[in-house]
Amino acid sequence: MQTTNFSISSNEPPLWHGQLALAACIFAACLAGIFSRPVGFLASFWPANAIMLGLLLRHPAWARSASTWALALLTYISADLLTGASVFVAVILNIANVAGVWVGWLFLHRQSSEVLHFQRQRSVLVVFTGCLLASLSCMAVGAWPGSIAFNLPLWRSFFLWFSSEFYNYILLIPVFLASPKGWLWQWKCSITQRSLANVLPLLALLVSEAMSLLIGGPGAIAFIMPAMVWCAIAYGVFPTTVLSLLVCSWKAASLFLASDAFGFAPSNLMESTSYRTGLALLSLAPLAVACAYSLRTQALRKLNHAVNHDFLTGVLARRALMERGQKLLTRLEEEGQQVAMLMVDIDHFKAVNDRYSHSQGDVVLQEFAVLARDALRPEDLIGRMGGEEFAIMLPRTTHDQALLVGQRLCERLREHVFPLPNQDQMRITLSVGMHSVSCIGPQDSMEHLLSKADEALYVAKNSGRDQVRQYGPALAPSAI
Ligand SMILES: Nc1nc2c(ncn2[C@@H]2O[C@H](COP(=O)(O)OP(=O)(O)OP(=O)(O)O)[C@@H](O)[C@H]2O)c(=O)[nH]1
Repeated sequence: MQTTNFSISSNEPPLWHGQLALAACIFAACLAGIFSRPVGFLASFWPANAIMLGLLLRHPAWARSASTWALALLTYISADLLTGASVFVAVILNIANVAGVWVGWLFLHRQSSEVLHFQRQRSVLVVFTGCLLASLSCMAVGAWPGSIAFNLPLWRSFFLWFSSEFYNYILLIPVFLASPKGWLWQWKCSITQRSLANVLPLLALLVSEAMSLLIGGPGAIAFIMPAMVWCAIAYGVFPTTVLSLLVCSWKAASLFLASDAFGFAPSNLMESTSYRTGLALLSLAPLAVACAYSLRTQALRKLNHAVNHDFLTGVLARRALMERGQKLLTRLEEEGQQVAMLMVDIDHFKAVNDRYSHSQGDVVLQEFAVLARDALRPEDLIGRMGGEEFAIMLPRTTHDQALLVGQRLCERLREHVFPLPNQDQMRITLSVGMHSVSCIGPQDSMEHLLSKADEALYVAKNSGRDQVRQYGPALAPSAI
């Protein structure tokens, strides 16, 4: 199995910087957990362990040093001691906290980066298993001393430890794992257009949450599910993890605030912990949908690219060039614009293959494609028609400009040196046929323009190669 590589940049700051940042985060999270717990009772909100595990997964180098673990344990203990806990409680319960993080780390850091980044179908199951193992370990170590410290029946202590840990891990770890590399403000949302359609899933989520508050009852916990699935499809993995965290925190907090009926007080312990565990488990469904949907979108994008592009040179494949070119042509005709078509053929290419090998011929084709794309504008279309023949469509281009482009291509290839084994060099030339249309009419289809450019190319070849010829009554030489 591969190990994770989530390091933020290649020139990471020194280890102690990271350790201090980790300790500060743990300390703040411990205080948040301690101050939100009922007096004399176990905290129901304890994000410190999940935050520690999440940070270690993003910075594996920190976790590889024993001093990081020791510092983390000391930080946990000092947070408890500073807020009045006994030494027994502070030491034993925090050993349980760190033990849970350690087991979660042991399991998760061995997974490949793709799995942890939600780039595999099994990602959600793997993350679920890691969170489960971490929660069970924390429970196994902490439940018994916890039952003594807080005077709880043992089985209740088990359930409370497990549910609290599991809830925090399952909601926070995906946020850490799915969050993009680098800083949050550098994150580029895949949704670029601000349209009502993009806001609708979020609106649906708000409406369904309002309905669940209004109608209530045991089924209300799942009212948000269709809207969450919609959000998962519309927004992708990272936003889904954040939304799940917000929605579940909101639901748990509203339960906590209405504590007279259903809070995390000892009297309602089982109901509230069961509710919280259910919430955590429900959050897995939208995450699984977001993960599967984004993988499907990526696969379709790759497939689309493979179908529309020539695998060797990366330029458009013939069919894609014909389709896109025809659409562009129709638009140019409506706008009353000009267009030019170049047919480009590498000279004596067969001799390159025969003399230097087929793979050297492939290199020539690839380098020509790079060279040609550099010489063109982004709006120009270039496609491989077959073998060593390429077609280039130049929208909104005059006759003279198109000739200049053809000549520029010839010059660049003529001057380009192709290195060969044994420190030899090879030079190659190009023949170009050009046809330009100043006023596009219904007869000017892609096939028509290409056949005219091809006729001009034929003349260029027969006139000695390494030149541009334009289509015209006399198929004139193209010197400008
Ligand atoms: N290396 C390589 N060769 C290819 C590829 N596709 C076609 N060819 C070869 O390209 C050569 C084209 O030869 P010809 O059509 O005779 O053209 P030419 O030798 O350039 O001659 P002129 O065009 O008249 O200058 C053939 O030998 C094909 O086998 C490819 O993807 N890679």
